[in-house]
Amino acid sequence: MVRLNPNDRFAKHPTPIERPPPPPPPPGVATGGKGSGGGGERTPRPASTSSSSSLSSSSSSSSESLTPSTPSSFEYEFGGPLGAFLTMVSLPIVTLLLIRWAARGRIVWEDVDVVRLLLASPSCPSSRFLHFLCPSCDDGPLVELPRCALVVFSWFAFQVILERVLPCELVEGAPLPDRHGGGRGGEERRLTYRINGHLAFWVTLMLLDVGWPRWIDVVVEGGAKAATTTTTGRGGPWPWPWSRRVPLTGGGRTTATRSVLTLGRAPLAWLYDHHAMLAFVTIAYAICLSTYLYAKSFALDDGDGDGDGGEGARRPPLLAAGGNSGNRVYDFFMGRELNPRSLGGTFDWKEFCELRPGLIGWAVLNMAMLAKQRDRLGYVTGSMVLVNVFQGAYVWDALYQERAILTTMDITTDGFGYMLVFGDLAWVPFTYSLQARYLVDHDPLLSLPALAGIVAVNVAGYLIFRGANGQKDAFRRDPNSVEVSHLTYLRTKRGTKLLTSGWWGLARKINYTGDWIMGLSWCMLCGFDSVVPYFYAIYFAILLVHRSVRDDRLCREKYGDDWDRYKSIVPYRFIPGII
Ligand SMILES: NC(=O)C1=CN([C@@H]2O[C@H](COP(=O)(O)OP(=O)(O)OC[C@H]3O[C@@H](n4cnc5c(N)ncnc54)[C@H](OP(=O)(O)O)[C@@H]3O)[C@@H](O)[C@H]2O)C=CC1
Ligand SMILES: CC(C)=CCC[C@@H](C)[C@H]1CC=C2C3=C(CC[C@@]21C)[C@@]1(C)CC[C@H](O)C(C)(C)[C@@H]1CC3
Repeated sequence: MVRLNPNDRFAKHPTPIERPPPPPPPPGVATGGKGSGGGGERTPRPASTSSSSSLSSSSSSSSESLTPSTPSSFEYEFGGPLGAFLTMVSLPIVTLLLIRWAARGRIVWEDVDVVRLLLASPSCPSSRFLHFLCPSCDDGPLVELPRCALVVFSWFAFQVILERVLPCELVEGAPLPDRHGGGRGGEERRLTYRINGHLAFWVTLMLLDVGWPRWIDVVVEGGAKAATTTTTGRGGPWPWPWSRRVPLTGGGRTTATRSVLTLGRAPLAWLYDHHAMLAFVTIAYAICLSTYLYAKSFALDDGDGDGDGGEGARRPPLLAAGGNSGNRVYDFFMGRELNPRSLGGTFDWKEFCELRPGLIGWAVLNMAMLAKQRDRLGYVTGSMVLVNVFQGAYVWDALYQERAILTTMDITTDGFGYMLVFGDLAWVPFTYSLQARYLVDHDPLLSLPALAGIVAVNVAGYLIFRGANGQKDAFRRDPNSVEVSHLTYLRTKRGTKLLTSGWWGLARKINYTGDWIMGLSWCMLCGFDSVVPYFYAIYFAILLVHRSVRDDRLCREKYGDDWDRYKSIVPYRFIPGII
């Protein structure tokens, strides 16, 4: 394991470019071996005067609001406590309904009635509701529910184990925003992250494709051995305790059998059969995790933002400015603690959840839909292959660029509350995989020219998305590098530069435009018979517009008048010359 300075040529861009290189890590701290993690170390630095003004420019991001005391005035987002409450209640329902409607291929309003049953008795769902979740479950929903709970738990635990044991790079994130509120003597501090998501992605795929364990009964007859088909009963090839062994018979007499553990392809189609029920239990876990994190945000640690409860004086943890209103519902939704951590401060809940279980889970669900379609039809359609390739590439890209996430709004600014926990763990895998779910039963069998056109749309979207994000990454890393040295920029009073040509000269959020175009191409693979697969394009447009407004506000706070100047140079937000 190596510790990377994000300023070096391999790192993406967690460190603003104008900072001096960090001091070398103290001996023994940098390696962070297995388990010891190193992810919780902080690197104290002298405060940078160039950025200090930006951290105290608004009431909602002031240093005071990073302490647990309730701020006197608070700027609510998302419609305040009522909006937060309604969003919390409605999003799980929308998730379950969307899965149901993708399975049916259209919106069926009567399904809303069944969801009312859940609201009537959320802690003990009725059997009618459980049937709604899993109409074709083999063993009845009351057996399948704990089974799904175990599968989701195992998936999460498996991803945690990979994060812990795989080799990683240790990369520092952006400076913590607590220099005045909680920092030690005005020092600038950063958290260290274990970056090994890309490896975890490939290990997971390998396991599912060739490394899935299952028992094969080998028949031993007259000294000869012959492998039979697996005989693990209705649990099928699942190596779980509920699998049943069935004695083999051959030629009228019972033969001796010996169980052998083999490796093969995971029975992914099982995920299709239990899609809604898996979503249901994931939502339940997301609620539990949000509750734990909310409670944890009141516990004292050493107040240095790494959540390790470590060596310093016992103080409240570093809180997110936007999740510290004093209203419990709102704060639960937004997330109080900025960087909740466990395992001695080495395990970062937010970074982990944002990229691992949900995002990789999305790719795996897509593969499950492909497997199911192959089982059903005996072949796989062009749309199904393309949706797997496009979305798989999107997930891969996110994990390959893992350290780029360290400077996103989610990591640097937002707390880790219900919104992100639910979004990361349940919303992303189960609603982003709806196109593949839809295609299993409602594939429009698009013509080759139609598929080629959609490939072109996806490639165009990807080139814009990757081009713009890559250009900004390269520029933030080293503005003199050959890739970006020809670009013009605006030097701000804060010290950082803003690109005014290349992709970023076309529109201020051109990366969002590319991302949305890609998303549209995924929906188009489902044809035009139903609006259900287009849910993603509609939702994503709303999310990106809202996010661009939030980022615009944050940049106005960071850059002041310079941001207005930048906006006059690059007047368009999404589409050059239009919006
Ligand atoms: N699939 C999904 O569900 C989602 C995908 N995304 C994707 O994630 C990606 C990252 O999104 P996000 O983090 O929101 O936003 P951006 O990548 O656009 O980052 C915004 C930040 O970039 C910097 N910046 C803005 N303009 C310039 C410029 N002209 N030159 C240099 N730096 C500039 C500013 O920070 P500073 O100056 O401090 O560096 C600003 O705060 C996007 O491509 C988005 O589409 C996002 C949300 C959900
Ligand atoms: C409706 C609801 C619950 C919204 C919560 C929002 C989250 C779903 C999204 C907020 C930011 C996200 C990002 C990604 C996924 C969706 C969420 C979690 C992301 C990981 C997707 C892949 C990209 O390449 C990305 C890494 C840039 C991106 C980061 C932001």
